[in-house]
Amino acid sequence: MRKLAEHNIPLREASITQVHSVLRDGNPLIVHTSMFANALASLANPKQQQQWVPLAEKNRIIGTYAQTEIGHGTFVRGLETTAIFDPETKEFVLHSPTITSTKWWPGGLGKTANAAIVMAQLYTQGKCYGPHPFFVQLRDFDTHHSLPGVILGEIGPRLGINSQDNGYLRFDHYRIPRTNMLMRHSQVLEDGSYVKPIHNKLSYGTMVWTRVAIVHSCSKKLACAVTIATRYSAVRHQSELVPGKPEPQILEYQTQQYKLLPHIASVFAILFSASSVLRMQRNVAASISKGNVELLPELHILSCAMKALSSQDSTQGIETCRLACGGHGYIASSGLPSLYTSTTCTITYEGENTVLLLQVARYLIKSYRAGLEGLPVLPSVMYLTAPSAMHQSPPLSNQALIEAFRISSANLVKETESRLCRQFNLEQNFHYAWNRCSVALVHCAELHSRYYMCEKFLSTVESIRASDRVRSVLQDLCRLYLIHHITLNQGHFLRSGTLSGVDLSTLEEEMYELLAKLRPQAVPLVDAFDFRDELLGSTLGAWDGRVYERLYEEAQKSPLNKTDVSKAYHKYLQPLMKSNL
Ligand SMILES: CCCCCCC/C=C/C(=O)SCCNC(=O)CCNC(=O)[C@H](O)C(C)(C)COP(=O)(O)OP(=O)(O)OC[C@H]1O[C@@H](n2cnc3c(N)ncnc32)[C@H](O)[C@@H]1OP(=O)(O)O
Ligand SMILES: Cc1cc2nc3c(=O)[nH]c(=O)nc-3n(C[C@H](O)[C@H](O)[C@H](O)COP(=O)(O)OP(=O)(O)OC[C@H]3O[C@@H](n4cnc5c(N)ncnc54)[C@H](O)[C@@H]3O)c2cc1C
Repeated sequence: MRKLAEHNIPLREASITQVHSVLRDGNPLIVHTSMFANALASLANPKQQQQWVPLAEKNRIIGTYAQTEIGHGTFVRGLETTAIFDPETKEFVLHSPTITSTKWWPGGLGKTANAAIVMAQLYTQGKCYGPHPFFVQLRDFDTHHSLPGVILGEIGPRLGINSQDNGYLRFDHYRIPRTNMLMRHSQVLEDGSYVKPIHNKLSYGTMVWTRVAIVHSCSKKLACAVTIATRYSAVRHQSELVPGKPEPQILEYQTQQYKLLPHIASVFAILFSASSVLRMQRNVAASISKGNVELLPELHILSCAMKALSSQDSTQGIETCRLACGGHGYIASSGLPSLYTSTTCTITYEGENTVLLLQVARYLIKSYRAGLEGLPVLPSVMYLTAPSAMHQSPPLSNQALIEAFRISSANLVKETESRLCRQFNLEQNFHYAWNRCSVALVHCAELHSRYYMCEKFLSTVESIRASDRVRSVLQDLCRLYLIHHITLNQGHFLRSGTLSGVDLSTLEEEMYELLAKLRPQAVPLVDAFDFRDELLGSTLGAWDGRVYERLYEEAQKSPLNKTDVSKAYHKYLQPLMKSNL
């Protein structure tokens, strides 16, 4: 019988809530196995990897990634924790000089991790070289007690993932060996001299890697939610579609199909984009190991774009799935509330979405201006400099819709760049002008990102090796996805002139037909995600469809149902009832 992680609970006997708390609500080792492991792999030199990786793999070292401080999360260059090199002792002295420099949020930092990759402002020979990563032991490897000069704790209950002991950390002039600075890309030598990296953002590499990982994670979480809501919608009968006729499955209602099918399509859209960005991430990592950082900007921007879009789409999709299940979607045993709370944080962490989208916008404007000057631009933004004529694709064909996205995105960048120039002429300060255009800039980044995701969906479906039947369903899902996002962004296409009002009405009509056509595929599609009941952890989405029996069985596990009269009656209710006699 498989055991539930380290809680040693036979899986089938575990309550759904216990399943969620370990598998979904936030595994306290997730940062150890993801960011901490990646930081050692990508930021430590080979000698350091030999020293720490085997211990981390055996869980002798349990690490976290301690970058965010209570005063700074987004602005990495504003971090206050200091690491000052002492040439006498050849050590770095870590210190938290202010309350705002307290490390705050890192997963597992409160009570689980005994080590961390700490991002701190590196000082040597009286000069600050900016944030750099350091391997820091926090707790005694045998007793797990915090080490002298290290102050640790847990930050308290959160919206979700409460099993992840997000913690806080302060240093009181805590000394670590010089060789604890992760030295793959930059070094401080014994004499205190600083050797700079071939690109000054390589120390941000673990953030980029994690953004790419989040994209894939979001597709899986959304897949769980659409599985639960779609299976439930096939079991739940409610109301009268035709007066006097038996209550239909709620999946028969067009509004229910509209709530679910576009998000089933979104699972594939996010997944295909995740695969594409992951390939790029691996290629760029290989190039960096050969000293070539040319494509690092492309990876940075694409990881920002896809992390922002996938976290937003999956969070919104999970909430729509929860709402589509009515009251039972609000009950913990449905699995949907914990899916929502453990996904909505992906919008914030690893780079708050607005900030990442502004990074994308910065790249779009810079590339557009480079194109105007005839300078080379990188592949993902080459379209900004291409002519904006619609090629001769059949009207409203998939290719025509992708071209409509491409031209509308290029148009919006061009229009926003003009607005930025006008604002600069008024303000005579680029940064003020940038801020006064930042809402429009975020819209540019969102449309560019959606164009990328749509294009990847279509190109993947067109090239995928699959049976005719599977290909046909994927083509319908892709078509639904393209039309759905065009209808959600109608203004952009009308403004760019790529689609008319009549075109949009025609596409809407086709979308409604696609909902009806895909209705019979809804349950087979989510069954194909093949989530075991134990991992789905849902009374509404279990394979056997025994929703009502499972809801009732799960309720019996509530501690409150161990007795007919609860202790609260004798302690609170009875005195209350008697007090009025
Ligand atoms: C599925 C796994 C789940 C694991 C659980 C995860 C739990 C959560 C963990 C965390 O949250 S860890 C902490 C995450 N924190 C962040 O992500 C912070 C976000 N902020 C930043 O990344 C940076 O502050 C910034 C927003 C990118 C700005 O950086 P900076 O101020 O240094 O640069 P700018 O002045 O804006 O730009 C200058 C220049 O540098 C380029 N650039 C910026 N970042 C990168 C990068 N990572 N790689 C490559 N290039 C980068 C930027 O594009 C500019 O280029 P130019 O325009 O000048 O050419
Ligand atoms: C569940 C969870 C787990 C986490 N795990 C970790 C971890 O393991 N390790 C770690 O180091 N950190 C972790 N974090 C912290 C996380 O990385 C930060 O919360 C995140 O980077 C956002 O930073 P912030 O909280 O300072 O928000 P802020 O940056 O203060 O954001 C607040 C608002 O300010 C806006 N804003 C900020 N800068 C700009 C700008 N330049 N332009 C326009 N608007 C701006 C934002 O858009 C947002 O609306 C975690 C956070 C959460 C919620």
